[in-house]
Amino acid sequence: MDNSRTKQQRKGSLCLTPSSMSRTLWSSESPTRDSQSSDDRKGVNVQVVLRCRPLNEDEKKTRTNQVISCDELNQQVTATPNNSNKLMDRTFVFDKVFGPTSQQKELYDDVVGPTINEVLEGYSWTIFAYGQTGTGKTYTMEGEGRKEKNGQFHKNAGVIPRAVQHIFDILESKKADYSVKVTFLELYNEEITDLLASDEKKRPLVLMEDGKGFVFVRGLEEEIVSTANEIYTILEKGSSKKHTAETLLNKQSNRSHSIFSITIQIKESSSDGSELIKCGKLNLVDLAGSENILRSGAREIRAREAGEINKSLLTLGRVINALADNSESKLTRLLRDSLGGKTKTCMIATISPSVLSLEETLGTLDYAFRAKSIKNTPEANRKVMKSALVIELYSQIDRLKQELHETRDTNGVYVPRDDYQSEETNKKQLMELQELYLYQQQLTVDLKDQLESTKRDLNMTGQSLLNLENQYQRAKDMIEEKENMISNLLCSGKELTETAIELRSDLEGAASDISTLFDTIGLLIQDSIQSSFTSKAEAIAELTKQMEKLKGLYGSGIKHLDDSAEELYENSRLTLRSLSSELSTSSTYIMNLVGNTSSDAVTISNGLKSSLNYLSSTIAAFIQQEEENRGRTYQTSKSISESFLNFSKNLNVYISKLRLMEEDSQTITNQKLSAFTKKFEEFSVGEERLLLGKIAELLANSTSRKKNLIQAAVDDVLESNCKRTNKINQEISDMQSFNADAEETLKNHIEKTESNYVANTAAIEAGKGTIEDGLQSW
Ligand SMILES: Nc1ncnc2c1ncn2[C@@H]1O[C@H](COP(=O)(O)OP(=O)(O)OP(=O)(O)O)[C@@H](O)[C@H]1O
Repeated sequence: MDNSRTKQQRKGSLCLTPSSMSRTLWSSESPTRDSQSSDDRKGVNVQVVLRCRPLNEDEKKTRTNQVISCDELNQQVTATPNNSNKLMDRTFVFDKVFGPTSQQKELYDDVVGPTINEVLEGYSWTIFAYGQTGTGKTYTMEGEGRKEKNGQFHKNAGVIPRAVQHIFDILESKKADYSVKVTFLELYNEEITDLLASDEKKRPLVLMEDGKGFVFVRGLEEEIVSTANEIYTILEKGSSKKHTAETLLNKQSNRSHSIFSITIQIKESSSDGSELIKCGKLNLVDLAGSENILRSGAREIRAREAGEINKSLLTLGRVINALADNSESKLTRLLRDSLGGKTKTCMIATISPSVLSLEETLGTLDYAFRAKSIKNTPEANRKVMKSALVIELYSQIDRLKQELHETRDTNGVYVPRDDYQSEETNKKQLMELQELYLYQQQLTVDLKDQLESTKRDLNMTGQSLLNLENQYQRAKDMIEEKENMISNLLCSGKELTETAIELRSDLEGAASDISTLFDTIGLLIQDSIQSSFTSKAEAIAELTKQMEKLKGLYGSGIKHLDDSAEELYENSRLTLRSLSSELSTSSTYIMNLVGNTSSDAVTISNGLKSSLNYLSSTIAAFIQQEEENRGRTYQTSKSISESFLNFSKNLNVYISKLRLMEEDSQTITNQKLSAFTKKFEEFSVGEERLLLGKIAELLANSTSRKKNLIQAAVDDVLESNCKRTNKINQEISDMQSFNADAEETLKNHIEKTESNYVANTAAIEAGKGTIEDGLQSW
């Protein structure tokens, strides 16, 4: 075929006009024998690929936890529902796994690229994306971004544009005679619409089945694509018509399923000279989100949509499970051939790594994992050119007839009666011919199919019988093995229970021993602390008593001193008074004597006068000195009294400080003891539980831990006691040294007073002596 021709020329040259019927008829052709490999005849499993998207911006902002880890090397995906319990992890193995950092190109090259060659060989491939809303189904299938100016794909371009480009690249390099057609349909609320039809032609399409169970959409427009670049326009045109809505999980969420199909017909000459048409097809399906209604935030109409989506997915799920129940949903019917039919199928399951989507993710993983076991028996569509041409001819007639009916019905075009009648006769004849041909063809095909299917059934029955026998044998072996295991387990379980009971009673005994030990230790500690407190309180009381005694002693000493000073003063006063009276008596006597001896009177009087003057000055000096001594004694006594009062005050402060310290230390000790008791109780409860749940080895560890704890507590109490005792000793020694200082000062004062007293007495004695001398000299 010449690819430079226009679309219309293309339509005409091969008679491969866009028609839904044509696909049905193509499909009804049986494949040529050599086109099917033995693997294909045995059946190939649906390939399941898992893709996990990265966290989106919102999830990154809210620091959402990731619970999915992808092992691309081993093709495993692990869901970790609970970080603390690894036993809850669930691991799934798939044909391929693509983690959050995977690129669009990688996925295409690994998964879709290899299918293109098979499509060009005449096989049908269906690739569908399945997963919760917002997990990247549309991103994977259609992608984002337009093609770059240099012809390169945008890095976010998805499977569809890459597949079309790939197909054209191969066809161009082979210089093949080909035609590429695409259809794009949407299934919304169980209603099929053509996403490529113009708005005026837009109406719900009917899903039909031909006599052999092949499904086709009547009236679906096929767009002929001559260059890969056209695909962007087609995609944009179709995508813009899709039913989308904003949900909590995706701003532009597809509420519908969409199927983008590419049909490639390649004309080839076979070895016997006849011409062959290879007709391959690639269906790219983007399913609606599989999430539940409430999570997606869907309300009212959205809820109804979600119900419909789930109905489709539910029935699809049933197909996957039972490969039956194929009449309920249009989606199921559309995909029937892809799930257990003649089409090769690949499922791309998309998931989110977020903890918030965990439930849906696990659902998707389960569903995808189950899909792995579905088997297809692919067949290539290769037809002999002649029959192909005839079929196309009939399909064209069919299309023309349909168009004619539609034109008459809708636009009312006038056709002359004769023309109409002859057209009708022609049509009738053609119909008859067509029916005859189809009937014969049908017969042959049916017979061939029957033969093939009987052979297949026979093979399969034989195989299933063998499998069943093997399974039976395996099941028997397994049952025996399990019975042995169970009896072994029962025996060891019994032994374990006995050991556990023994251990438990041991542990209980040990626990009660430990608690008795702790009680005893607690009592001992309390007793020792109590007795130490009592002895200290007694010591303090004794100390206080002694201090009081000392105080009394010092008081009486001072009083005694004061009394002696007073007595001294009184004695001095009395001495002076007697001295004065003696003096006045002497004076009188002298005056009398003077009167008698008048002659000597003047001389004696003068001598006496001078003696008297001397005596009175001596007495005055003595009195002054005595007064000074008395003042000094008074000052000394006063300072002694003051310092003793200060000492007494300080002593009282020290005593009250000591009392406070004792009380504080008692409170701290009490608090420590109660904290220790509480801690110990909590620890014991926890430990007891732990110990009861574990075995004897743990008991030994626990006991040693408890011993250490007790030791630490005892050490702690002893240490704090020791510290307190040291402190008290320090205070007592400070007090003793202060007391010694005070004693020293007092001693000095007494000595000083004594020396003063001695000096005073000596001075008095000297004064007395002088007076006596004076008197004697008289
Ligand atoms: N693998 C990925 N790498 C980067 N971004 C991704 C990936 N998968 C999805 N996204 C982003 O996540 C958002 C949602 O993706 P998308 O619309 O394809 O989800 P969906 O599964 O089709 O949702 P719905 O079912 O609601 O239509 C988009 O903004 C898309 O760009």
